Amino acid sequence: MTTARAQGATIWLTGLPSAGKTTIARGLAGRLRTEGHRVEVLDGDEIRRFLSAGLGFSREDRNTNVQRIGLVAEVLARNGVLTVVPVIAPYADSREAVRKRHQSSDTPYFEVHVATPVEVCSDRDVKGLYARQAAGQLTGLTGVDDPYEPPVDPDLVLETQHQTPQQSADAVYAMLAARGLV
Ligand SMILES: Nc1ncnc2c1ncn2[C@@H]1O[C@H](COP(=O)(O)OS(=O)(=O)O)[C@@H](OP(=O)(O)O)[C@H]1O
Ligand SMILES: Nc1ncnc2c1ncn2[C@@H]1O[C@H](COP(=O)(O)OP(=O)(O)O)[C@@H](O)[C@H]1O
Repeated sequence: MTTARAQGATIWLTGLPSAGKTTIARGLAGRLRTEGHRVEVLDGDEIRRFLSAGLGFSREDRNTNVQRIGLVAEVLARNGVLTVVPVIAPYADSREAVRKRHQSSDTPYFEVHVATPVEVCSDRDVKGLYARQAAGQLTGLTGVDDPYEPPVDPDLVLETQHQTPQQSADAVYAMLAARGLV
């Protein structure tokens, strides 16, 4: 006898530091868990402590990081988990490879651009990175002195400077609902 399996998906939240990726991921995941879905959040900082330990922020290292996370996300999503990924993923070709990995196993994949302007991110500066860059203590900060290639055709764009965190998380939820995943 076969058992019906829940439909998984990967929801990748891409955007600048302090754009709101982590906050939205947590809000969305909380709601999904409350509703009984299987959910994982692949937190960028935690991944960098373990799975991607030793990697830095060069283009090559960021691509390696994103491909590793993409592999884990696809495995989880293919096995019925709603997998939320709040990771910058600044390079378009790298994100495209992750999308293709999902396509090849027919696993739903959503790219959400957390499109907060850099000025707003810099004001928020949750981890003090923008201040450190301005003070000359950090170089290669995404969106300031390192590239961020905005998605050309994302599944959803969030302008968080005009939204509460709950509204942003609800917009992602609505996208999943429209696709029959929740
Ligand atoms: N130079 C530089 N540029 C960007 N981000 C930096 C940098 N140095 C450290 N950090 C912190 O590391 C987090 C980014 O890690 P990610 O794994 O999401 O980035 S990436 O996709 O590999 O580019 C990122 O987390 P978030 O702020 O949550 O985006 C930063 O806190
Ligand atoms: N609509 C919104 N969505 C997400 N975060 C928001 C929003 N409006 C304000 N914020 C605030 O912006 C900050 C985003 O920080 P964080 O989620 O850690 O960003 P990131 O993970 O992209 O670096 C938080 O302090 C959050 O409360």
